[in-house]
Amino acid sequence: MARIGIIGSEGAMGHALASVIAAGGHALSGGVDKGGDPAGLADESDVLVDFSSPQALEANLHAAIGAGIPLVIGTTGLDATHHTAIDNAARVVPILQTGNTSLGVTLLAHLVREAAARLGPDWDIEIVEMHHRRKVDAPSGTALLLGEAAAQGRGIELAANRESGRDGHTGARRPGTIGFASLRGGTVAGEHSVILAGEQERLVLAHSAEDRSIFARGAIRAAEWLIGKPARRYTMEDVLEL
Ligand SMILES: NC(=O)C1=CN([C@@H]2O[C@H](COP(=O)(O)OP(=O)(O)OC[C@H]3O[C@@H](n4cnc5c(N)ncnc54)[C@H](OP(=O)(O)O)[C@@H]3O)[C@@H](O)[C@H]2O)C=CC1
Ligand SMILES: O=C(O)C1=N[C@H](C(=O)O)C[C@H](O)C1
Repeated sequence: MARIGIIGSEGAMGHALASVIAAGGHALSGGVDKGGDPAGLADESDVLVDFSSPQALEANLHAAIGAGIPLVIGTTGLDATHHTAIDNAARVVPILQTGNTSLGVTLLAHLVREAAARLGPDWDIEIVEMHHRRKVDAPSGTALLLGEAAAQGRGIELAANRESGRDGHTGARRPGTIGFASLRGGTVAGEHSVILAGEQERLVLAHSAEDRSIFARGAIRAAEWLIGKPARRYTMEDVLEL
């Protein structure tokens, strides 16, 4: 039975993870939050699962490397420096990082990549997301993941072709860009729509999270899958063999 350690254990996702671990017959090795000791937790665990804050990333990577165990990173709001640190750590231990651990969004990303590739650059792509009022990062990790999938389908770099937060006299839409709009309010677990807008027609691919247990189930499935894998950076598409 795998011993799973949670980083961000007292948060909303930490509680959802603990429920899935208990229901699935896994072993919870413990949890840490701000000011906690991830290295100590890693020594007691077979795998770490992080849903906390980007500020925790460096210590979490050190902890996983120190104990020689895999790490699942669900925390969002990561920047380019964080991603470089993950790439470097993934040369030493297996790491799975994703903005969304759900089955539905993983398949959605696959479909978005395909749609963007087949429809071509004349179709404008806009991604709209809505989350609960507590969420601190925007666009959501999922929106960025879907934007990356669309960019891959088109064969372009998202960083150079992304637009978000339109306000005021913005001018006409820049051709070929991928747009992001973020809404916040209430208790919404996660709503994402990818709108592909062409001449006189629109294709909308969407996902609704009804409860954050879907993220917890996906994260625990990923954690189990990661144990024993060679050091590399993995995605949920690897876990689900898409
Ligand atoms: N990839 C996915 O599928 C999903 C990703 N997420 C992401 O997971 C993260 C957490 O979400 P959620 O649970 O809703 O957030 P919460 O704010 O409810 O919980 C965050 C937890 O992390 C802890 N924390 C904060 N800073 C640190 C730190 N430096 N070291 C260790 N623990 C820390 C907090 O502790 P304290 O209160 O002491 O600060 C808190 O217990 C977010 O980035 C969110 O976007 C969420 C759902 C799905
Ligand atoms: O903060 C959340 O709640 C969520 N965060 C992730 C994101 O940024 O996309 C995943 C999910 O949508 C819920």
